[in-house]
Amino acid sequence: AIQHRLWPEVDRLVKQQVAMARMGIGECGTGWQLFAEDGEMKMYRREEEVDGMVVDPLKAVHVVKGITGHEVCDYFFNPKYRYDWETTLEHMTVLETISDDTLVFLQTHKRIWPASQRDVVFWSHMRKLPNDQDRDGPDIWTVVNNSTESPEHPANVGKCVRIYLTVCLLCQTRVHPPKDGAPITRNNVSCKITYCSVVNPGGWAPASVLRAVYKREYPKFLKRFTSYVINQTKNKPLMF
Ligand SMILES: O=S(=O)(CCO)c1ccc(-c2ccc(C3CCCC3)c([C@@H]3C[C@@H]3c3ccccn3)c2)cc1
Repeated sequence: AIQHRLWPEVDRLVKQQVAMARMGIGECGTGWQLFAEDGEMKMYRREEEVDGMVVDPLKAVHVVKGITGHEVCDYFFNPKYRYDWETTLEHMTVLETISDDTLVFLQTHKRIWPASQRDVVFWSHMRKLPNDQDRDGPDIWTVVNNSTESPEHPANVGKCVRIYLTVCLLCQTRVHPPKDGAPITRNNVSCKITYCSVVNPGGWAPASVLRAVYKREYPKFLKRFTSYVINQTKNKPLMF
């Protein structure tokens, strides 16, 4: 395949982020606190500050019945669905289509009082990975989003403070074949979703406000996104 200008960085980040996402919370170092739980969804964060700014890493694990990892990643990656599930999004533009699995986005997010409005420029890459633990199991799918520069959209020029993020959505499909050898339906599949994110707010914002925003928005985001995928796929054929 022809390599594009971001390929070396994309390949390095994907390998690094997938390795971390696959580690159990116990192996990810110390200091992870479970801060939200809802059924199968467990959300952990670590309290971390860089230059006095809250950058709390987040790791969420969720198991959702009836959808596959390919479907979850497709609805997360594809810009045409984003306004449907990303509630804090004010505006989104695809700045560059580098390849069919690598896009560069500019997003502005709704202002969260009293912090000033934020924007972000990031590349987004979707990839299928071989399931090296279970050779004949379904493939693993991932989307990695990582902040990048855009000469046409320099940081902190307009009203928005530029944030910096690294996000990894890792999806492992599980098939529970029916006893009687019947064809696989949505009742026989589930998806283990691991969502890791580190968001640097870019400019100062009160730690208490940011932590309250993270605590409120992340559980809402993951539940809303997964419900959206369940609804969009329920009458469609399975996509592995
Ligand atoms: O997974 S993605 O790549 C999906 C593509 O959209 C992504 C996720 C989250 C963000 C994001 C951007 C800004 C902010 C804050 C920071 C200071 C003021 C605004 C937040 C805070 C964490 C809270 C938040 C969490 C989840 C969803 C939305 N809001 C998050 C951006 C992209």
